[in-house]
Amino acid sequence: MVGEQRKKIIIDTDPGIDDAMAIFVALNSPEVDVIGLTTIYGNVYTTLATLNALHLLEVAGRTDIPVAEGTHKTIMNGTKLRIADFVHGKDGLGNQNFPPPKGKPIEKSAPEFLAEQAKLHPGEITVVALGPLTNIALAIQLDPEFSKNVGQIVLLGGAFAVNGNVNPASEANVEAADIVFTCGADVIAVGINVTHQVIMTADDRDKLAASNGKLAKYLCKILGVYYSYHLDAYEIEGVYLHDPTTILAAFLPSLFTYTEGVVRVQTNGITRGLTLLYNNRKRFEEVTEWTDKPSVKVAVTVDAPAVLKLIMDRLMES
Ligand SMILES: O=c1[nH]cnc2c1ncn2[C@@H]1O[C@H](CO)[C@@H](O)[C@H]1O
Repeated sequence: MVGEQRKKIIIDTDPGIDDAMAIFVALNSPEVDVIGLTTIYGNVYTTLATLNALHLLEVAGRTDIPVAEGTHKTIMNGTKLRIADFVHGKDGLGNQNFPPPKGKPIEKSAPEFLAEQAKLHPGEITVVALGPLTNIALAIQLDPEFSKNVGQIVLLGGAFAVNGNVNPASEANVEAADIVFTCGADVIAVGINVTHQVIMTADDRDKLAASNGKLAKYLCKILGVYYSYHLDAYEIEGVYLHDPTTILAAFLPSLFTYTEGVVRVQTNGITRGLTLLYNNRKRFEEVTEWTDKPSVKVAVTVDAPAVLKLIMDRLMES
């Protein structure tokens, strides 16, 4: 596939073991051209997310791709962050303590880079957001044209009609999500109701390890912590492929089915973080918080065997 036909994507990421897998899948997919990584706290603090993003690009031999560092604070300027190092290890990459990367992030911040690239290539950039959505919300606030300029935002976020993974209400990425869901851009949300269907088993990991794929072998080194966490928290002998599944939605959307509607996010109280889709089936008498807000697409089903096979194949070809 020649350069021009590839979809330009920017991955907003908090690497993260499944983030590493998603980045590698994207780098090995002829359908897309990864034009930048932006970093955010979530699985690790933002500073470490930036180091890990640079490290992963060095592992993949793609130091030509710029990394823009994101915010260190929540959208409400909070500094008390919830960091999921218990899922990914203290270093975010399976406690391997890799040497620090040689590369440096670019001068521009993540929201500046996102707004700049969307303006430079109107309608052409797909932002794939794999972590908390603060950088995307900041880009929306920084540039009122961003929602119009960006081609599509494909985000991993929400737990539509299933329990969250932070608590029964909330999935891990939805802080700042209300701003993104209601910004008017073309948004596709892939929630854990979908990503929990895509499971890489221990056998699949053995296949990766036995392959000649350089990146597949690297991932097998870091996956141990992620498997232990899933055994502990969910009692499954496999791992959920949240981020790699979401990456595929950005360029192979037909692997999923979708519904459409207005999504709002509860921002306080015991159900803080709850994502609620209004399916447009009833005209309410009252004006509600969903009235006159733009609709987004929400993934409902996934062809899980096909998604798993694609992820495996692309990693083993690496
Ligand atoms: O139990 C968890 N708590 C917090 N974050 C998690 C957990 N499991 C996975 N992730 C991370 O959050 C995103 C999916 O919600 C994924 O990016 C995953 O790396």
